[in-house]
Amino acid sequence: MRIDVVTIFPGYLAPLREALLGRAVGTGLLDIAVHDLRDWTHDVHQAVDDAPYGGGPGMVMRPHVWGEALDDVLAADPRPARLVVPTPAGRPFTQAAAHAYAAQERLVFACGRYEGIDQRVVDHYAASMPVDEISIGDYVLVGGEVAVLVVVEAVARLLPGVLGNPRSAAEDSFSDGLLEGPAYTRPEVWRGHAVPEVLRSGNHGAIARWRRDRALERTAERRPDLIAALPPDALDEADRAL
Ligand SMILES: COc1ccc(Cn2ccc3ccc(-c4cc(N)[nH]n4)cc32)cc1
Repeated sequence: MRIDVVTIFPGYLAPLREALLGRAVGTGLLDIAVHDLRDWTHDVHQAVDDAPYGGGPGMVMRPHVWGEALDDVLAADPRPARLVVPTPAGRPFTQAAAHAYAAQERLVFACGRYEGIDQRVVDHYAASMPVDEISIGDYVLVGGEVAVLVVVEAVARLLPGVLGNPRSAAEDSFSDGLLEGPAYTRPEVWRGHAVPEVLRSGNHGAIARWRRDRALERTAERRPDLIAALPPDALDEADRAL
């Protein structure tokens, strides 16, 4: 998969070169290119923003710089691409979206700043390619770069060969619609807190049941919306007895 990121703060994307993602890039599983939007400005001030039409606070990113940048970035590789634009007003980015993105040959991320990017940029490219305006949560960031780090990590870990243990991605939180239950490792007792007995019993049936019960309890307590969204046949008799 090829990933391009266009931003006025390329340094914000440095973490993509670290650890798991850095290794994925190094081994050729992932090809990441970060581009400085100001490389496509022509004025001495390298201006990328201007006052909003209709008034209002802050500044809006000008369409012509983005158009020149995205035209060049898209033309640099023949693979079909999806343009992803983080915004507080976007559709929620979910694990399902991460799986859909992991199947893409190429993702191009447009990182806005200020009050966002002139809407005509999204409208223009949406006429010729898939464009997603996405939100990573109901809180307001200062720009799109952190959202891109979140999305790229969530997507890259799903790519074959990126995670050391492929079972992890298959058994994620949300993979069965529930939150992950509690996890434990050595020592058996830590500051007076013991590991639940069942996990040391060797009884795999009881362990699976205990883990499912804890996941159901945690989900019902913290994310009742996920319980309500489960398909009718998702909960068996034992689940309902909980
Ligand atoms: C109109 O209200 C605002 C509009 C933009 C901004 C700052 N900003 C500029 C570009 C950009 C891209 C993504 C995000 C973002 C995404 C999520 N989930 N939260 N915040 C924020 C962004 C603040 C407020």
